[in-house]
Amino acid sequence: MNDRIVVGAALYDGNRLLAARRSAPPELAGGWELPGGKVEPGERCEDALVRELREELGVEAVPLERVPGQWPLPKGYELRVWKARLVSGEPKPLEDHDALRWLTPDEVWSVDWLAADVPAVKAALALPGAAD
Ligand SMILES: Nc1nc2c([nH]c(=O)n2[C@H]2C[C@H](O)[C@@H](COP(=O)(O)OP(=O)(O)OP(=O)(O)O)O2)c(=O)[nH]1
Repeated sequence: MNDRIVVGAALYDGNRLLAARRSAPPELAGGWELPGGKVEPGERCEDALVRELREELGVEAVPLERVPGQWPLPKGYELRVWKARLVSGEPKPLEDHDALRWLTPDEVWSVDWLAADVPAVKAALALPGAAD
């Protein structure tokens, strides 16, 4: 059972990492996160990631390796992150977000990441060849 797992994508375009600003719920609105969402019962994490990126951003992406670690979220959820590659489409904030930014390495810490995402983004950036 993939109970209470949220999957996030460290999606790169060259060396730029995609960050998405939440528009809801009110307590998270304005915070930046790795795009993704909740894994449904019986769903594989990687499949959930592909589905969420399609729904939220309108893009096709493929999960690559898992970023080591897992990070607690409110309400007993846990965040897991995969490095992912954009296959087609230009990301748009279709659902849950009101802004997207491709962050260069110099800009990564210029946005106000949600609390759980700070260690997750650090771990993603620490992967060897993070942006290859
Ligand atoms: N997707 C995502 N959610 C995150 C991150 N960091 C973080 O605190 N969260 C929180 C926000 C939400 O409370 C929860 C994910 O819910 P969601 O609203 O994105 O998931 P979903 O699209 O499946 O939502 P739902 O409408 O089915 O409930 O985890 C992150 O990096 N990515």
